[in-house]
Parts: sequence; structure tokens; C-alpha cells
Amino acid sequence: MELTVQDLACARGGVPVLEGVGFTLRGGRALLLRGPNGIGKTTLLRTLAGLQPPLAGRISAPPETMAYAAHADGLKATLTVEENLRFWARVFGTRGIDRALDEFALRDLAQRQAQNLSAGQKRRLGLARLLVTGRPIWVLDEPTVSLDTASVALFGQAVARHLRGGGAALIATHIHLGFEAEELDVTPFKAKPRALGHFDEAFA
Ligand SMILES: Nc1ncnc2c1ncn2[C@@H]1O[C@H](COP(=O)(O)OP(=O)(O)OP(=O)(O)O)[C@@H](O)[C@H]1O
Repeated sequence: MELTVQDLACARGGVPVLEGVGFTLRGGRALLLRGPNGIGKTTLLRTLAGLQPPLAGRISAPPETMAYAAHADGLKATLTVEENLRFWARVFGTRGIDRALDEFALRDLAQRQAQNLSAGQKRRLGLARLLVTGRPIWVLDEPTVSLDTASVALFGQAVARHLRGGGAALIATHIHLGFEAEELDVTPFKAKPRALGHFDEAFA
């Protein structure tokens, strides 16, 4: 398993935000995306996950190899925690939700409807979904939002286990997650402003 990104350019709302992005992510490794608010980390992750087309460049791994977790948890509000996980297991064609329940401390909440979870519990359930996807590359956008210190630690341990199993993780985050990871600051890849349109000498 390897994700190689070459000379990638991506846009948001039709405006180029990043260009010339390149990196390699191998199985067993994590790469943390860094950079200031608005630089384009979400846009890059969305592009890699196949939610929007790149403007240019090459992504070696198809979206089907990636499990994407964004700011929205995508929970089914009226299904219980257990039903949500079983639903996703069916969607991704995998079996078993025990690891997901255990690794994200969701056993005691298994019969509670998602709509009745706290913000941090909802986030834990959204992240637990990663385990039932069975996909090797986790693409995560600010995964620790709403998580308390203990839950951040649970999440860090889940990622570390995923890496030890040969998986990979690409994570946009501003915090330290407690496992060894490389970092990529995307600031140098900020797209240059487009040249102004043809200068009309009539206004000179
Ligand atoms: N729907 C949209 N239409 C137009 N521009 C957008 C849209 N969504 C985001 N943008 C802009 O695209 C740029 C990149 O946004 P993006 O969300 O990728 O940044 P980010 O690095 O993830 O930021 P943050 O750290 O705040 O999450 C920003 O300037 C943002 O204002």
C-alpha cells in the first residue's frame, strides 16, 4: 500500500488554492498536514478522497482505498450507535463491529440513538466508522474536534494500531496526536494568484 501524489493542484469554489503538491505515504506511516486556516488542507483531502476532481497532477491510489472522515460525522440520527456501525459495515461489505465499539469506548452507548449522543460521543462514533470500512488509507480532517483528552488518546491509539497493521493515515490537524508521524506544511504549495485578465488600455 502506497499513496503517491505528484504535482497536484486543487481548487475550492473554482479558485485554485494549492498547486505542485507532492508526497509519498507508505503503509505503516502517518502524515500530518499542517498549515494555517484557509490554506487548503480540507480541499486537498477532499481531492484525494475523490470528492472533487484535481485541477492537475496524479494521485496513485484510487478513492476506494481511502476512508474519509470530514468535519461532519455523517451519522444516521435515529439509528443507534450499533445500528450505525452495522449500516456502515454493510455499505463497505465488511463484517463485525466489535473492534469499533471497543476501540472507541462505545459499548455502553451501543443502544443509544446517534441523535442523543454528546458532540464528543458523536465524533467517537464517526471515527469508529473508520474501523468498519476496512480501507487501508485513512484521510482525516481535524478528527479530534470535540474530543476530550481521554478520547484524543483513544483516537491516537486506534490510529497507531491501524499503522501497525500496515495501514496509513493522512491527517489535517493542529494538535499532537501521540504517535510518530511525518509532517507536511502545505503553505509553500499555496497557489499563485491568477494573472489579471487582459489589460484594457482604454482605462489607462
Ligand atoms: N465552498 C467554497 N467556495 C469557495 N471558497 C471556499 C469554499 N470552501 C472553502 N473555500 C475557501 O477555500 C480556501 C481553502 O479552504 P480549506 O477549507 O481547504 O482550508 P483549510 O486549510 O482546511 O482551513 P482550516 O484550517 O480553517 O480548516 C479558503 O480560503 C476558503 O475560504
